[in-house]
Amino acid sequence: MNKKIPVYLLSGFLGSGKTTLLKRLIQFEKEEGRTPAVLMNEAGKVSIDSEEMDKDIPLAELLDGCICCTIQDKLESQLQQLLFNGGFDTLIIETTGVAHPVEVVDSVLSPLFADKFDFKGIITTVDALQWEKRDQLSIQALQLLREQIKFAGLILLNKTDLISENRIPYILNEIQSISSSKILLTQQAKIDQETLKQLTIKDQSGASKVRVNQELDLSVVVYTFSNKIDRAAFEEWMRDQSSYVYRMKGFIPFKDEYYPTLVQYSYGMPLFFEQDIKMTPNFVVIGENLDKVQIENGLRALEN
Ligand SMILES: Nc1nc2c(ncn2[C@@H]2O[C@H](COP(=O)(O)OP(=O)(O)OP(=O)(O)O)[C@@H](O)[C@H]2O)c(=O)[nH]1
Repeated sequence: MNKKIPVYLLSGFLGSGKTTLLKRLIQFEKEEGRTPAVLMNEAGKVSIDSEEMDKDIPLAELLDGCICCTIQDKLESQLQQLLFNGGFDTLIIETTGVAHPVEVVDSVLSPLFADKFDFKGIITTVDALQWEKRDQLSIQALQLLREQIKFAGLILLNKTDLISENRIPYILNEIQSISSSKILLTQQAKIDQETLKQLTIKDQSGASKVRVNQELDLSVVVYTFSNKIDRAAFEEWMRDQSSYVYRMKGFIPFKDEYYPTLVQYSYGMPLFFEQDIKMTPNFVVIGENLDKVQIENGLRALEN
């Protein structure tokens, strides 16, 4: 009989560290001589994270939507396709930061895959700084954040470098009131393989099924730059964005750089990473109640 393929599901709000964790899990798998496959989806038509992935791992992507609602059928067919192509020992699914993890679990546990997949559980990353500022989120976004914690079999309280140490016991208390699962304090989603083995599966009943674009009025703007832009003007534009912009990421063609620079922004914190290969200059902005036209015009103005 064929051995079932272990499946890990990575959940967590926008920008909380899922991709950072994904890269670690891929590393673990490789160290054990196993080949991981990755299924990623992004709330936008272009994928920024997958461009950063190694080219030698099987990768399936679901773009333009969220695994949890609009394209659940597509998720099942992607899973079937991955199985058909084969060549991997473990599957890691990274959901979008606005996916309800339980809905994704439903697909993985579908009878279609009962003899193929061994579901290991959900790992949720929580951005410690965002948790502290969670009163700035809409009620729906906050509910989703809580559910991502509630159904996790392992919780990483990540980005602890961004908060004061004496706040940690309070935050742990707050999270423990939502979930009894193990909570790890992490920076850059640093965990070890042993901890991963403690991952458990939580009872999935009672999920509220907050759905993107139904209760959560989330919008995504994807912009492709045609010209190089001034870095200072771009930084100023970023600072001017409303607090309802949760996440921005993409490759920005700055005038002072040869190749587009990777920009990662979550909750008021921009980070810049110079690249040594040319990436397509796509930029994704995710938030609630965004004025898409204004954002596009603002970005276009930077090109002139
Ligand atoms: N300061 C700090 N930054 C971190 C930490 N972990 C991750 N980051 C950074 O936070 C940003 C977002 O991390 P990602 O791993 O891309 O987050 P994500 O959850 O995959 O984001 P989405 O896919 O947009 O939902 C990146 O720039 C990371 O380098 C941490 O512990 N501390």
